[in-house]
Amino acid sequence: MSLCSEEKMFRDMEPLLLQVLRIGFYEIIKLGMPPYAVVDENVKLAKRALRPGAGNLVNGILRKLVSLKETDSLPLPKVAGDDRAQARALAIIHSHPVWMVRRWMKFWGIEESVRLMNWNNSDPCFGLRVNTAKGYTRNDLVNRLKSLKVPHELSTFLEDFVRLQTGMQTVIQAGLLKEGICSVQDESAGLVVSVVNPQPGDTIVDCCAAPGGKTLFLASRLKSQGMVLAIDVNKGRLRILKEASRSHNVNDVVTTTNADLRLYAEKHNLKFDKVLLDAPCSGLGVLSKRADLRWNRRLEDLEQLMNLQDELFNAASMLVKPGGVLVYSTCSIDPAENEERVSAFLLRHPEFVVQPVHGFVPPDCITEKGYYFSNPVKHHIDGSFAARLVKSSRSTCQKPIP
Ligand SMILES: C[S@@+](CC[C@H](N)C(=O)[O-])C[C@H]1O[C@@H](n2cnc3c(N)ncnc32)[C@H](O)[C@@H]1O
Repeated sequence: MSLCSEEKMFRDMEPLLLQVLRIGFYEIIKLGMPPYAVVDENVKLAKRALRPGAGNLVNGILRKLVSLKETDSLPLPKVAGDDRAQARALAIIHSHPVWMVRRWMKFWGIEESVRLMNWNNSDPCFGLRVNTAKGYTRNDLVNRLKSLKVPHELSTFLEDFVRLQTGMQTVIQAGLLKEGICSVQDESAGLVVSVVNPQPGDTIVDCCAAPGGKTLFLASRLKSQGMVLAIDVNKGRLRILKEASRSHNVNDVVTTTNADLRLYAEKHNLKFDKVLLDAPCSGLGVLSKRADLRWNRRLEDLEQLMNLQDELFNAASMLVKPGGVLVYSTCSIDPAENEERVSAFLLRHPEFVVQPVHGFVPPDCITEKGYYFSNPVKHHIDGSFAARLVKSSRSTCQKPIP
């Protein structure tokens, strides 16, 4: 027994009707809500949103679904056949695009890919970073969370962070973010800042800075000594960064510039101690927080992003002083945007060498080549990547930073 006589019926269905059915399916299959109440509600919804006939159709299809569930005969696809067929079945079962599943199966095999998809489909964890630049300590934040009865865990990776499984709405409503006590920041992003390892007195450029999560953390580590130049091509997002740097009390060390990094690096002969390029990427490491993203990304996007990443990498390298540090990072787990971009860069720029990130991040997050990599399945934080490169001190420096 299937759900309707013709498979193509769903393909041709008007979007609003399909949406009502999706809600009903989700409530019955995933949320396990009382089935006949769900049928009733969604029939009413279809009648009101569309017309009486639509209600009858919803009634028929959802009732069939309920009976298939009750007799344990839901038509789940079988994971069998060649790679493509297996990927197609897994993509349906775990609700991911086929191209992503195929890619992950190629890199990590079926079991790891399924674990990753389960992670992406689970409720997201959130990280909070206490704002030390405003004089708060993690204990202050923990005490506020306790008084709000928000369950939390101390981060074992970073001393300024706590992890929340639930309760974000309570934190927002209580005004902890507005008061500037803390920011929402995943530990994976915090660890990228640890790879940069900002020290008071450093001159730093954050090349793709907006909306500024990493800029603010970098700046707070400078303890009012040194500077962070935050560059971004997006004016609106940069404005958010500027306001946040004020409310987080780090505007004494943060300067913003609205520019395309490629043009900026060509035009300005400035050199910095540390350069962070947090490159625009597919975001494949943060799918648990961005439910829409998997459906908006296409395989073709990767090619375009890789070209942009290479161009920005070249531009960022021009801003590093001799002996200075260049950190390339993404919130992607895809090797093509990570290790492969670094290898290609090193071929173009022999004046840079990899400095393994031992001592900067926990040993568990360090790859064989000495890069930082957080794996959502293993570390229970977002997926991200960073490589720390050092420029030869014999490289010519045309103009020092003022
Ligand atoms: C991954 S996001 C950066 C996130 C940021 N580092 C943070 O921690 O909040 C990438 C940023 O790159 C910026 N960007 C894209 N192309 C750029 C370019 N050519 N020059 C400068 N910024 C660019 C985008 O506007 C976007 O804000």
